[in-house]
Amino acid sequence: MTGLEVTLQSQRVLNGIDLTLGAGQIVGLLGPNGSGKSTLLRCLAGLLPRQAGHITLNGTSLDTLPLRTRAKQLAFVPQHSEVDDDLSVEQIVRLGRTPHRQRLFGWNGGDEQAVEEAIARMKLSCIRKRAWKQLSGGERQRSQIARALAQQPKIMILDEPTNHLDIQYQLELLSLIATLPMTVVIALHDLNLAANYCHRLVLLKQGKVIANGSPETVLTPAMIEKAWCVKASVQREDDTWTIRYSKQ
Ligand SMILES: Nc1ncnc2c1ncn2[C@@H]1O[C@H](COP(=O)(O)OP(=O)(O)OP(=O)(O)O)[C@@H](O)[C@H]1O
Repeated sequence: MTGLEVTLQSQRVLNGIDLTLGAGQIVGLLGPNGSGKSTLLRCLAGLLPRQAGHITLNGTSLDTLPLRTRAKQLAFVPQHSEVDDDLSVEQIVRLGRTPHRQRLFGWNGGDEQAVEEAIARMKLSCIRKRAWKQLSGGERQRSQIARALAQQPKIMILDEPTNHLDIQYQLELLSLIATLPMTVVIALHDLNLAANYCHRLVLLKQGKVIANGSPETVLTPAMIEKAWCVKASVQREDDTWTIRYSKQ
């Protein structure tokens, strides 16, 4: 992604974004509210027009990729998903197979396996028949992540996927992501999760990248104060990061 610029309703929301995603890496996207994280992820998913800049996937421009090819490569889980209220969890997860299915061929064993694995991984078996309208916030989030897993993309784009998840599911999700054979770009507000699970962090402020690198180079007390105006201490012990904030 080079020279990305996005203006929404006359407001410049992203400015001069240059990013390269390393294959297989977990890249955490950080920044205060309104810094442009969701906008950047939606651009990367090809869902938002940009005023300038190029996004390429393995050397091919995102704009020239046929939609089906793009959908095989990229899965996006937005912050808020709109779903037909009557769809069941299982039906939502099955939607992830749409780009892989051929018009003349039915549902095959590979589709079934991908769906079953995704349901099992997100621990949805007990509620697989339940309708979207009957799900809690966390169950909805896990269903959408399972749909993205069933898609078996090369790049998974997750916009604050830990919203609504209790602490057990947050840790399980990040641990699961660490095992996935794909590139993951994930917007997070929890700096401890970001430091402990991401290979690389990109810090946005007012639509610009102000830091980009390993957790140790991005999550310094000085950088945390610059981005969020909060004083913090950062410790690393036995490969575990702990970030604590001072009371305001
Ligand atoms: N459709 C829109 N029209 C106009 N402005 C928008 C639109 N969508 C987002 N913005 C503005 O763009 C800026 C970036 O928004 P974005 O949602 O990308 O931030 P974010 O970093 O994801 O925030 P948060 O942490 O609160 O989710 C904000 O100032 C927001 O008000």
